[in-house]
Amino acid sequence: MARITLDHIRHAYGPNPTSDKDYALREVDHEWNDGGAYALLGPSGCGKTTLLNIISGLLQPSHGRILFDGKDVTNLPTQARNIAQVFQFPVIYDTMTVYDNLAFPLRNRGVAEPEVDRRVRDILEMIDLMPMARRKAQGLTADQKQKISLGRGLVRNDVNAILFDEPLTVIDPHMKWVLRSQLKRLHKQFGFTMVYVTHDQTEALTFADKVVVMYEGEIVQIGTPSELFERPSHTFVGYFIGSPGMNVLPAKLDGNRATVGGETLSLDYAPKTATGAKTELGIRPEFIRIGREGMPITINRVEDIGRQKIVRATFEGQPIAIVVTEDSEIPAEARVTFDPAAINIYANSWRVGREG
Ligand SMILES: Nc1ncnc2c1ncn2[C@@H]1O[C@H](COP(=O)(O)OP(=O)(O)OP(=O)(O)O)[C@@H](O)[C@H]1O
Repeated sequence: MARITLDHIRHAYGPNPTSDKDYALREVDHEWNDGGAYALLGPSGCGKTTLLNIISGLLQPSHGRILFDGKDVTNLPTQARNIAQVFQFPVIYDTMTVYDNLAFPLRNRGVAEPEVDRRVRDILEMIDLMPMARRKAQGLTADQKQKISLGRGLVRNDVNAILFDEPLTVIDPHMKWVLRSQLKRLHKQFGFTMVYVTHDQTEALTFADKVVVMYEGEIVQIGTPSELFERPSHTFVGYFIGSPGMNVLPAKLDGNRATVGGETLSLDYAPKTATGAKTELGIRPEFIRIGREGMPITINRVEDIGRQKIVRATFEGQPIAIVVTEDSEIPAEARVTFDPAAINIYANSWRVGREG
């Protein structure tokens, strides 16, 4: 397995790019650890597949270099990069048996038959297809075929990285959960470097130890699930992670005070922002207390979502969401307080840290 260095990578599909808008990837400059499980998460069109294809060698970046364990592989084709890939739709040989499909990548590299057998059996157990081992892949369901594709991605233990491009799209919801957990377990056991593309936050948060959030061709944050939840680096991460997402309210700042509409709140630090920056206050719905004390709100709607309720309200002319437990009392003249430790301040959409 390898450490992956993305050295100032930019990519434009068209010729002669002039501005940032012409780039599908604007600037990616990061180092991903050997053995890390990374999920690339972001909305459609943000550049996830472009970045994955640059790592796999299907695409040459317009600028920058890509290195595996310090070795420049930018000009190497996919076959020479020694990676395994699992795509959205099954890529298998219909006329081969399930067993032979899984054995193929190993036999192709001259692995001895007893070792092939040991590894194929391990994978068959994992993907739960042992009873089908001797059947032709033809005639299996889309679900089962995709499990074979996953198995083929995992069967070799000598690859630099395993790349997954939305591999669970065709898998039914229950099986999705099972396969995701198995992937996570395998990762712990074997320490593969894994890069997993998805636009589904649950999938990213359960699979990865580091989630790479992309937005408009940029990586806006790489963090653990709790870092993304507690300290979103960019307002987009705040909106995108969490359900409902973070409340982002226009705020005027003065030392350690923030004013939203006519209400002034005390912060537990004094954010430093450049003059003229667009400043906003971010607070997750889970960290707003509702009761008879604090700042007045107007409640518009209460949604029951099982163990919790989402209160949709208006605060100083802005829509906000508040998450409370199902047994919480919501007074008619409701008021709110924000937990100061959970407030994030943003200048031009980027978080202004306590350290800054
Ligand atoms: N072959 C191509 N030629 C021109 N533009 C492209 C090409 N492939 C992608 N793009 C553009 O590059 C941008 C990034 O696309 P990309 O497919 O990497 O996004 P994505 O995050 O993977 O989206 P999705 O989740 O829909 O697959 C988009 O604006 C897309 O329209």
